[in-house]
Amino acid sequence: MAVSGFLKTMQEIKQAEIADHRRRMPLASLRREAETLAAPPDFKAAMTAGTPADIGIIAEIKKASPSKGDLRADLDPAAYARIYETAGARAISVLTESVYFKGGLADLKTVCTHTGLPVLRKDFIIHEYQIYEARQAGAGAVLIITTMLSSDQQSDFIHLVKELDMAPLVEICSEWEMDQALTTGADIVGINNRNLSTLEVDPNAAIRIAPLFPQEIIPVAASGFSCRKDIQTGIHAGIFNFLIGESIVKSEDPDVFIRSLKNDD
Ligand SMILES: O=P(O)(O)OC[C@@H](O)[C@@H](O)c1c[nH]c2ccccc12
Repeated sequence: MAVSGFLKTMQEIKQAEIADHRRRMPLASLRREAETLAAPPDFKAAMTAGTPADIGIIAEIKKASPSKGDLRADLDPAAYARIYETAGARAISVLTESVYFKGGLADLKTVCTHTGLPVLRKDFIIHEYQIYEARQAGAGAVLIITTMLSSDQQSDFIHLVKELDMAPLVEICSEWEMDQALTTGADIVGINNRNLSTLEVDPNAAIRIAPLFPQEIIPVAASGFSCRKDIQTGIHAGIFNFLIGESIVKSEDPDVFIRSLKNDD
């Protein structure tokens, strides 16, 4: 894959991190541990439950971002997980990338032990090792970024995620990545308004691309959603699930804010 810009940096960071993690726990041991654990909460069922009248919010634990710097660096993941669940989020996304997003696998584990909702491992997946790590931490879903992977790699990762009783959220950021997502076995497709190579936001990408997918694909819109009006635009385009980080984390009262995203009044 010809990754560039931010994704290239991220690829290098991840290669070093995986090598380090593998020295501490070899893949075979991690796999054995992951395979003894009970199946996690069902992320695909959660996304299937999204309807125009009852949208699904995947609320994100995001302490910082590469484009904005610190959002809420001291955020308490356990407390936020409980607030998100009480407010009616349908799933929780946890950044496990540490350099730019200030997240970690520890945050993922904490959230998984403090919620009954399915939890997404949000990271830059380039090796199967990271998929086993997600399962071992208790995740019910793993983000798979199309831009970073060849078709063969992507198809292997999607199949492994499903085999481990998790769901792949397959992310694309443009029309020309649709084919690769569809031919590699994606059934839940995240359309990211932010291009991860340039970090630029195209506020209309998700609503433009979602209607192009076949009916059986569940679209999830991601990035830049900050009010009920944005959500309504998505609903009109046939999107009933939204992944939202920054605006929730920055809000003064995430409980009230999530409720305001879900309802018209
Ligand atoms: O904070 P926002 O604008 O609501 O966006 C959330 C989510 O879409 C974003 O965190 C994201 C989408 N895809 C990613 C891939 C890697 C890291 C982060 C992301």
